[in-house]
Amino acid sequence: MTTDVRIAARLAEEAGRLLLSVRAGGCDDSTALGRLGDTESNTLLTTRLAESRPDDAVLSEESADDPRRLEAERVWIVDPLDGTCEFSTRDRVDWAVHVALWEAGKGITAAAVSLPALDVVYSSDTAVLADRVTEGVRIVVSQSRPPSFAAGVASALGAEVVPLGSAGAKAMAVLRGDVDAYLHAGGQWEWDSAAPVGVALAAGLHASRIDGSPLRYNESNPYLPDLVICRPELAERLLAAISAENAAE
Ligand SMILES: Nc1ncnc2c1ncn2[C@@H]1O[C@H](COP(=O)(O)O)[C@@H](OP(=O)(O)O)[C@H]1O
Ligand SMILES: [Mg+2]
Repeated sequence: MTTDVRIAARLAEEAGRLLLSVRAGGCDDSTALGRLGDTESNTLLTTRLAESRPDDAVLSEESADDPRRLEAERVWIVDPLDGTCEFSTRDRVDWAVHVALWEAGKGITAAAVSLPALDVVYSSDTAVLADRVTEGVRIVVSQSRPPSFAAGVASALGAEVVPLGSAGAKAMAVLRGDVDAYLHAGGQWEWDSAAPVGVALAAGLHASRIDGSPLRYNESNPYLPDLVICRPELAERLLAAISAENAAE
């Protein structure tokens, strides 16, 4: 395991533990609980990165965007709490911490996703694509904002649509073989997908924009509105079905 991956995994785990304690502390106001989780986890991640990688830039959902990252060779792209809504909902386990390293000319070179409520950390050096555990194709989508074409794509593939919170939780569900694909469109940011995509690609999954083009990170505008992560053998059929649905819409 490289030192960068080890740092990513350790920080994702440490922030996850902090979030579990914030959650256990209790708070009747779910919006305030989510905000506290976002802030505390972001402080931990940015402090630790400044200590262990002082020369690197950071792009975080919860920090002001520092334009110096556009000149940097190494940028950590972090989402301190992905699935804030689910984190704030009692007994939900579909929320995550994302830590990824982007390097100029290389893309995402180290990544970790922790699912603290499930006590698991996935990293780009150790993640392994599991065998499928279900019959038939299953496509996981956002519970609150599923793509408009999800039902049409599912119908074309004879697939089942499964709603779940958090981009990290959904991507790791594909890795675990619980589902076959994660489909998203209509809005998202680089921090939502950088670490999940880094882990997914390292494990041999397909990950791209919904038009099949590569996902690019550390762009001046970090808006990255759509993606598909799926088992490699499904990619061609899934991208063709998305394209057909979009043409028909
Ligand atoms: N239409 C949209 N516009 C912007 N962000 C979106 C979005 N749909 C989903 N996301 C973000 O993607 C992440 C996963 O969403 P979902 O659980 O709905 O699949 C969430 O990140 P955060 O929880 O970090 O804000 C959510 O805010
Ligand atoms: Mg997010």
